Amino acid sequence: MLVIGLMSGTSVDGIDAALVEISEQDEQKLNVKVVNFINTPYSKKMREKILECSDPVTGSVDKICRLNFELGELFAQAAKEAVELKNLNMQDVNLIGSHGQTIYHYVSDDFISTLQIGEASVIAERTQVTTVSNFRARDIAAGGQGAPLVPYVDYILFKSDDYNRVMQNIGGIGNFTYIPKKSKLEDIKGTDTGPGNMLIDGVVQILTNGEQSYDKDGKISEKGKISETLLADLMAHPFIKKEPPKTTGREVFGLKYAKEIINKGKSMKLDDEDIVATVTAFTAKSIVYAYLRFIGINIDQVIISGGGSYNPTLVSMIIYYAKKMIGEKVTVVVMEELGFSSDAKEAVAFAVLAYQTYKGRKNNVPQITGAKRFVTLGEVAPVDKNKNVDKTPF
Ligand SMILES: Nc1ncnc2c1ncn2[C@@H]1O[C@H](COP(=O)(O)OP(=O)(O)OP(=O)(O)O)[C@@H](O)[C@H]1O
Ligand SMILES: CC(=O)N[C@H]1[C@@H]2OC[C@@H](O2)[C@@H](O)[C@@H]1O[C@H](C)C(=O)O
Repeated sequence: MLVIGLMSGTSVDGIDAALVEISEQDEQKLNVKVVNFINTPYSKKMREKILECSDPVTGSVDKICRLNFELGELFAQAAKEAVELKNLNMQDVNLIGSHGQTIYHYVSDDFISTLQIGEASVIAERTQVTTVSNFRARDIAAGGQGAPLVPYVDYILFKSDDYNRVMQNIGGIGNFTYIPKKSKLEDIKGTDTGPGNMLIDGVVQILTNGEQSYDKDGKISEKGKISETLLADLMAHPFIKKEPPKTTGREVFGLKYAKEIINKGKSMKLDDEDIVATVTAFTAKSIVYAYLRFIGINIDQVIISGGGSYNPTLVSMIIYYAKKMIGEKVTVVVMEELGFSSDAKEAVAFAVLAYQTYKGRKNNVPQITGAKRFVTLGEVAPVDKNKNVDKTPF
């Protein structure tokens, strides 16, 4: 069955669309072949609009209301391009899974809510393909934090008989899935680890007055020297100390925190490169620290995906901390080394989650999100056509 996964992450850099062919042996043994993957960057104006709507000070109901429909159009466009560039027809596609754009993720001790926008009805109408969206809400309704959701897919795609694996995604936020060898779904662990690229992007953006939006190929951090004093201060952040289930986002590691770090760095007379290097080290160390605390040292392999895998300074710092804190035996590789695109993983994941929803299966991982039970995630914008839907439960 042909499924499209659509993802736009917390980095707000653009829309990822993956066209995948899914077949199955059983519920937990899926064969997933990536037919096409495209990334459509947001225009500068669209990125600004999304960031404006994500900030309680600058966002407003009218702007968010409009943006929900505008993003629906952009997601539909991305889905169409992923199909047309392969000379296929939208009619050949059975299903779309759309994560949407996270605008706000609110987690406090007494209330949890989250908002992903990009109207699924618009996607279904423009593409004439049944579209599953709003995956996180059901997990929250069942007592969870609605994230991370990719661990379910990591388990299905990357479980191994031979290795205790950590699947580490480094998008705007970092998050891992730990899959012990020969494990059951109930045995896996996972959590958000803290900042992924978000803080690096934030400090680079501020220090270059908006000329650069990220530390391309880690060139800035490569030149800097890590301040151990500032690093220790950053590692004392309350999110890093917290026990899982825990999730985070731009609300905690956004531009406001990046500005605070720069001010601290400047007061310590650090150069710009040193500040970027220290924030990169914070990202790497908080990731490995989460393994040590929440998994222990029984790890053979760490497989890195997401945009952070393209930052060699960040990856080499993760290797350094992993060897030091977990042990010399651990190998750290980037996803591409397994023949799988680092960029495509999350979009593929939402295609797989939508597929399982379409089959009426439960697809959250309660011990990771904190939900009280297994549930079927998502809401469906159905398309009334018989030509390509085999026994749809909707
Ligand atoms: N060549 C590169 N050098 C350094 N960093 C890079 C490079 N390419 C991508 N990145 C980083 O990756 C980020 C985008 O990552 P990705 O697309 O995985 O995030 P996302 O999907 O928005 O996040 P999330 O997983 O949090 O939802 C960019 O903002 C940038 O910081
Ligand atoms: C609320 C939200 O959008 N959370 C994202 C974010 O980006 C990474 C991390 O924080 C993860 O928890 C989640 O996304 C991935 C796709 C997930 O649910 O697994």
